[in-house]
Amino acid sequence: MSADSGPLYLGFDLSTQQLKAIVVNTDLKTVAEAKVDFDQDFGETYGIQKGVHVRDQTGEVYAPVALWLESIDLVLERLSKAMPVPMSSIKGISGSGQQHGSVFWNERAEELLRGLDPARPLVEQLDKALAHEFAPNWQDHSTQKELEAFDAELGDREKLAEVTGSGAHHRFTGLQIMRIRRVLPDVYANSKRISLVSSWLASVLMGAIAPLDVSDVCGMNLWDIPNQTWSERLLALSAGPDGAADLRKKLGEPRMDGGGSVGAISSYFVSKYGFSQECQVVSFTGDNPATILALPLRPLDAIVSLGTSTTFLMNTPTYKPDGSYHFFNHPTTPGNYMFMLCYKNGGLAREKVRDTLPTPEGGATGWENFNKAVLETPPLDIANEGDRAKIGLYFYLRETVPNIRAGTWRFTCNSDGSDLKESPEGWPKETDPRVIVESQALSMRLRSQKLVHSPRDSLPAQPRRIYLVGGGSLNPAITRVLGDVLGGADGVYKLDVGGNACALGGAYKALWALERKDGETFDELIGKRWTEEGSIEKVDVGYREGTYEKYGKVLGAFEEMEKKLLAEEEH
Ligand SMILES: Nc1ncnc2c1ncn2[C@@H]1O[C@H](COP(=O)(O)OP(=O)(O)O)[C@@H](O)[C@H]1O
Ligand SMILES: O=C(CO)[C@@H](O)[C@H](O)COP(=O)(O)O
Repeated sequence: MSADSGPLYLGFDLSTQQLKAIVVNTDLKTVAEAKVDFDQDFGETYGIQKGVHVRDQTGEVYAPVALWLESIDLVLERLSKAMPVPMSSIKGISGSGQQHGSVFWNERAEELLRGLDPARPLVEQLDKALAHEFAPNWQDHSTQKELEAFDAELGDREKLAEVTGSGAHHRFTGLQIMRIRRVLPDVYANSKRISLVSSWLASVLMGAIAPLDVSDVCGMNLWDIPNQTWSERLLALSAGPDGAADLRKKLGEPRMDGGGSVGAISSYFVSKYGFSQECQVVSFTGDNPATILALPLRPLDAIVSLGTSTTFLMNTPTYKPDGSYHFFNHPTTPGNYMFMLCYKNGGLAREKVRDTLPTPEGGATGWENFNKAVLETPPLDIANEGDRAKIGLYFYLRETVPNIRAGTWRFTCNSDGSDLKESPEGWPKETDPRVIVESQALSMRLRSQKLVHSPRDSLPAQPRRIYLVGGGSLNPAITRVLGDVLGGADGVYKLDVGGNACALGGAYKALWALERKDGETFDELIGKRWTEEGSIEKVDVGYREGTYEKYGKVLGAFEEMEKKLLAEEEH
């Protein structure tokens, strides 16, 4: 089928730094793409940096909702110019949003959404629909008090993880709502509805409040996963003893079927951009759940998303919650779960290390010196027998995995992991690039150990394939180190859409929702049409005998380093 015949599907991704859109045909081939970069396109207007405002005194991180409204109009204007065929060929839309963020709608929201006037931009109309002009961002860490209350509510952190799939995390929406109620009681009282970023974007596109999604709802510490219902106790904690029913109304009941239409597109977009009136909006999910929909992900395969955050994702039928990681409902497959590790100190922490080196002259990406340093440093910086291994933590923000304050720590140990010592005097700055990437990967390996087993023969336990997505996946030096540390018996692959995987997963979700036969699962439908050629590229062999084992020997020391720093937190 040519790119321009047959129905098309549009996927959005409203992430931290960008709003991206991608259109695919029924053969899963990309037909058009467009994006808005918040800093480049609107940085001056909104005074944001990397898509957000940061208030250091309180730990608040938040984004102006008006910026996103302007971005929706702009990305659609750009997309309509990039499309080889009329926008009316788009049959369905889905997509994703950065997880945990919330938008507070006021009592006029429903009426304003219903009556959008195509002659005026969205921002002029929907800024009046908000009870709060800002959306808390996932990097926010202003909720320590709420975090302690959530961890204690059901007994302890592990109990909370059993019920909600995660221990309490600063960014989780239940805690954020609880804090808004404490510090901005009027905002909470004036909020008629509360959306997650994903359902907020779906709401604007539908011209009506969209339900929360089956997977994204698990990022709130409010959803009882074993019973698939709101936890009344946790709602009451967030909303106050008499407020549970009211909060439940504000949030609404989530849509449990990830594959149905939630409504047709609003006439605003029909008149302004030429969408068909029949075009359906399918529930939007979180950006990480959408990422696992960007390809048919088999058990024992892992995805590492190298966006602003770094996330490690697996698709699993087993629910094994633990306070240090996350389980979410799978966005399309009932009974399956998404396992996730999420690090705040991902892309931006690597950028900070990169920026300590001289700016490369005439480099195409700006990462050339960083990459040279990574590749010229041997694993763990052990060049000769007897050299000590170097490991470290580079947190420019308070981290959650584990919950350690901002700072940089450099440690060394023997190559067998013994004799761990802090190295306050550090090492040459050219050594940091390899150590930061290795240490980020060691943390993922440490925490995903229980989910992997030997893929075949007598190979050590490790993922089968590792897929890389997000901006950092474009970097060959980072890719190499991830293969060294995490293995991957069948190799490390990069998705051709690179930074656009979540939007692509959204487009595939829309396609599946509107084309599936009765009972046909997402993996069945997408698996039949997906081809490796044109979708992924092998970028590293993955498992290297000898090297993988070297990193295995220092995993214990890595854990010990974290424990030492965690113990300091408690004093
Ligand atoms: N060539 C590169 N090498 C390493 N990192 C890169 C490269 N290109 C982009 N990045 C990183 O990708 C990040 C943005 O990734 P992206 O997936 O678009 O993020 P998000 O979805 O969070 O907005 C940037 O913060 C940057 O650190
Ligand atoms: O908080 C999380 C997941 O728990 C983040 O992964 C956000 O979902 C934002 O992702 P990016 O903007 O980095 O894509």
